[in-house]
Amino acid sequence: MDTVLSIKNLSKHYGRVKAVDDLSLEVQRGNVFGILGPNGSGKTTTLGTILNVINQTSGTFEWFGQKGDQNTRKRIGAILEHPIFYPYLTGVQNLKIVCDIKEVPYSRVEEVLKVVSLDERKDSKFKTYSLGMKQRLSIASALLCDPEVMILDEPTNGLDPQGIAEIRDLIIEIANSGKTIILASHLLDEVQKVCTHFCVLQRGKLIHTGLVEDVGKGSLNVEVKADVENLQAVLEGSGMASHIKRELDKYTMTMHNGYSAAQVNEYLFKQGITAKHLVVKTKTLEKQFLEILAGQEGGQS
Ligand SMILES: Nc1ncnc2c1ncn2[C@@H]1O[C@H](COP(=O)(O)OP(=O)(O)OP(=O)(O)O)[C@@H](O)[C@H]1O
Repeated sequence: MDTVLSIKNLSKHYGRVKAVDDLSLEVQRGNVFGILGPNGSGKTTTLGTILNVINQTSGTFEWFGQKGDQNTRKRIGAILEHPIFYPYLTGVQNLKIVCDIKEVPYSRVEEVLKVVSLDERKDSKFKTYSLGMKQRLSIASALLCDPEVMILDEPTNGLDPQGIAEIRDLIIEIANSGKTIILASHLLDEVQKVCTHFCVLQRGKLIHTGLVEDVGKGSLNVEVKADVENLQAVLEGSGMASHIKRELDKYTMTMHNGYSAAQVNEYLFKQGITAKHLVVKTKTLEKQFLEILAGQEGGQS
């Protein structure tokens, strides 16, 4: 595997606040890696640290197997906040200024404007752009250096549904062109739609990391209702569930790997019980995320 970013035991404290708390994670080349967490969980601080904008309290990180410095920084395109563009200049003019700063040939401007689908509005003044177009111009600006890695902090914040869809499609397109993407978001849906890998931060701590496609696996829920008094005990006796939750007369079994709703039905039948409700629920990332956070709350008490 080709590790692009390796973070080891990274911490950033602001007085008593542990904005980032002993964080270790790796991002491989080609990943679209989502850093998911509620507001204040340390996403922006993590990104600021790995971009050398914020000094860490302790811990280390490496880009491309090297200590992060000016040379590695050139291989990374980042949008942390809305970059400042000149309102009375056009998209092209603004990007040419960025070319001057980054020492990139002007020929790149037309190329990146095409990628972000702003070529038709390239000669309009920045102040006439919609929020979505402004964000796409930011992405174009970050693409000028043809970076290997793109870092995006809450890229769809404040956009309308169409703008959100356009930015998400663009991120996927950029990922398909071979770039590694690291994206911070508090939106589960966004991570699920765009990312291949993700981690969850809570109060600066890493509480989960994995593949987005694995999220549903091993987390089959089966809802059961039956007219039996001791249904909880009966279901526990099956050994098929890792957890059983009761809400009124409905029992939700979180199934161990390999067990199905049909097996629950068969088991109940053998116990002389007819289920009057047996429904399969696959867990979404959202539910899993909320459970992870709920579990973490419990674990810390
Ligand atoms: N410069 C600072 N001084 C003091 N505390 C800070 C500073 N920057 C961040 N924090 C605190 O560190 C914690 C993590 O903040 P951070 O902005 O990294 O979280 P986040 O997950 O990006 O949240 P958001 O999505 O709201 O920006 C928060 O409690 C925040 O108040």
